[in-house]
Amino acid sequence: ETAQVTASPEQNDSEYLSPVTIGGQALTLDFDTGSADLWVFSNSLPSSDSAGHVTFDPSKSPTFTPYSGATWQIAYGDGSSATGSVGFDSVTIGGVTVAHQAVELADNLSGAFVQDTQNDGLLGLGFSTINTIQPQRQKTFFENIMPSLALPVFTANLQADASGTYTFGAIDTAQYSGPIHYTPIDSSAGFWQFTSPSYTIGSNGASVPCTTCSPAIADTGTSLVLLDDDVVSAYYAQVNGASQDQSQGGWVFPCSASLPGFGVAIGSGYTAMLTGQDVMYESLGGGVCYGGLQSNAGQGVQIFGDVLLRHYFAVFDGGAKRFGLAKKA
Ligand SMILES: O=C([C@@H]1CCCNC1)N1CCCCC1
Repeated sequence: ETAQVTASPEQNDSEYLSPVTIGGQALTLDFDTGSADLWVFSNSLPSSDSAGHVTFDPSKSPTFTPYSGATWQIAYGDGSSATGSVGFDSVTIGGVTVAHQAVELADNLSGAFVQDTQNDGLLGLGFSTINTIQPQRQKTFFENIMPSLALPVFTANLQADASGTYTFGAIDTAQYSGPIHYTPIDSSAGFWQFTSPSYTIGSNGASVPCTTCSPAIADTGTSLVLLDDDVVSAYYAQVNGASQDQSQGGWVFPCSASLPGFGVAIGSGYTAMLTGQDVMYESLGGGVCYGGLQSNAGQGVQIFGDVLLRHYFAVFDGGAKRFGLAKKA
C-alpha cells in the first residue's frame, strides 16, 4: 500500500503540519524525522496549556487501550520538552492505518509547544532506538507500516510558503526530476544521519573539504540549518555587517546585505546548493534580518532542517538505510 498526506507550513515555514486521525479524532501533527515519539496534546493537560489546540481524549476513542504504568519524557535539542502517559490506538495517515500504534498523551509541556496553537503534537519518523517510552520503547508509525508498504520508504516534498507532501510507500516520479543522489545513513544514534565532508560558500564557490565537520542529520522537525561553528562563521564572514546577536539568538545581518549561496555535501558524492535568497530566513524589523544558517551550538551533529529540505525532494529509505535528495519536478 501507499499513502500521501499534505504538509502545510506555519509562518516563516518554521514547521510543517499534517493531518492524522487517532481513534477517530482528527489532529494536525508535526512530522519529525529527528525524533521517534508520537505524542499528542491530550485532555489531561491543564486547560491553560491546551487552549487553542485540538486535544486527544482517549475516553472518546472506541479503540484506545491504555499501556498501564508506561510513561514517556522527551527533551529536544532546541530546549523544548514534554512528558506523559501512553496507550495504543488506531492511527491513520493518508488512508494507511496502524491498528495498535503507541500514542503518547502529553500531560506536561514546555512553553514553546503551548504557544504554537496550530500544532497538536509530533509524529516521530526517526528510529525507535530513541523512542522515550518506558519500561519498553515502542515503534514509530513508519516502522509499523513498513512491512505493508509497496516500498519501505517515505518521501518529504516540503515547499517554501506552500503546502507540500509526505508520501509513504512510493517514490513518486511526478514529484522530482533528474537523479536522486543517495548516501548511506548510520541509524545507530536514532537519526537519518550521514557524513557531510565538505561545504561550499558562493553559488560558484569551490567546495571546502571539512574533515572535522560533524555528521549531518536530515530533520524535518527543525526549521533552520544548524551547522558547526567554524562553518557558519566562514559563511557570515562573507556577509557585510553580519554579527552574532545573542539577544536575537544567532547570526543577523542588514536586510540590505547580499547573501552568498551555500552548499552542503550529502555524503561524498553530491552538494546540495541553496541560493542567497534561500538562506534569508526572517526580517526582525529595523532593517535587521535573521539567517536560515545558524550554529548547532556544539551539539556534535549538523542539522539539515526545513531551510534546506524545502528546496529538494527528500527520500528516506528504511529498506536500504539511505537518504537521498533530488531536484523538485
Ligand atoms: O531534538 C532534536 C530535534 C529538535 C527539533 C525537532 N527535531 C528533533 N534533536 C535533533 C538533533 C540532535 C539532538 C536531538
